[in-house]
Amino acid sequence: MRILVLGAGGTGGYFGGRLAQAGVDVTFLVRPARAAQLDRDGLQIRSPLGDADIRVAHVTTDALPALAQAQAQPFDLVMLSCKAYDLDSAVDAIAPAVGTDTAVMPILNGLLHYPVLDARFGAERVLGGLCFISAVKGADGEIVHLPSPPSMTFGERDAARNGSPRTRALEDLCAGADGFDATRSEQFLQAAWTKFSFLTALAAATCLMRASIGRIVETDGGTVFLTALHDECLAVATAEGHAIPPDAAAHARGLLTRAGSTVTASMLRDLESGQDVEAAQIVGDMRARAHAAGIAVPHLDAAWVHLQAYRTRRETPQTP
Ligand SMILES: NC(=O)C1=CN([C@@H]2O[C@H](COP(=O)(O)OP(=O)(O)OC[C@H]3O[C@@H](n4cnc5c(N)ncnc54)[C@H](OP(=O)(O)O)[C@@H]3O)[C@@H](O)[C@H]2O)C=CC1
Ligand SMILES: CC(C)(CO)C(=O)C(=O)O
Repeated sequence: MRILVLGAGGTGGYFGGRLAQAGVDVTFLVRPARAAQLDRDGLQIRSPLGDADIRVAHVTTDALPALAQAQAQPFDLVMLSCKAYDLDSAVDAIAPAVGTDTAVMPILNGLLHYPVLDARFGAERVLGGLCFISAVKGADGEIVHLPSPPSMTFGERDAARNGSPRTRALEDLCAGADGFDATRSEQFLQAAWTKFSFLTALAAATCLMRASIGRIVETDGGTVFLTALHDECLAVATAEGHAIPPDAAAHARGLLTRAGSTVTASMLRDLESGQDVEAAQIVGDMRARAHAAGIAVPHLDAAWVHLQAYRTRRETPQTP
């Protein structure tokens, strides 16, 4: 299986790098500045599960069309690991690599990228994908994996295709790689909603309070706030036909209300470093779905207002 990974940032760099480390045929699709870093230093992973310094194949977006035309064997899988606000440029960038039998697998947070990918490449080419990890690209391009168990879940979105050769092939490749767990799911949409409901509550809470779960829990009213926020997300999942199973909901609730937890969403890390945030695709989307279903979500409403204000202040910093 030949894999093209768009983005060598926190997630693409980690999961793509671990696959490359295991000898899988991985090429990174990157922009020129990242290509120069990879030429100079290789792909560096700094992780409690083991560091890695890997010479990886890479191609720039400008050079991809020529490479795709010249290659004897097309890419079998394109893994998309950009931020949601870069989706349009990423879709244009990968298009030359997507042939008749190429699968496209996003590992972005949220759900709104699926209709975009389906419209561009055809739903039958688009696999479901998601990941759990805490990882950032450091100042020198190194991928820093912060303590947290990394995992990737993928699967066909149309259950009639479950067990497809492409998902089985990816499962086999992941099984041979160290540094993350992988699950081939036969209920991918449910897995996606389980993550989306957890992540939205986590991102809304930690961004609104600018604090980790443990810091919020130790306040007067913190656990009540976190519980209410999570309940709002669970109600939306139910309204969307993807009620979160009780054991998964209880697991998420435990993580969201654990005393002393240092967990934050990657959105808070982005916000605190002054970057753009995937607010519309996570908190905004969950809130919009709630309003469409007639569900009152006052905590999500507050988080959504907060994140919009952050974004407008970031765009026009001269105005308070
Ligand atoms: N980081 C984390 O801990 C987690 C992140 N996620 C989700 O994973 C997704 C990716 O996040 P993350 O990996 O952190 O993001 P990063 O910003 O670390 O990496 C994204 C990479 O995509 C590249 N990119 C964007 N557009 C293009 C383009 N048109 N052509 C080529 N390269 C492009 C960027 O390149 P450049 O460097 O040139 O800008 C960047 O290196 C997000 O949806 C996020 O929410 C999910 C779980 C955990
Ligand atoms: C669920 C979590 C916290 C870890 O993968 C995440 O997706 C994020 O931080 O964006």
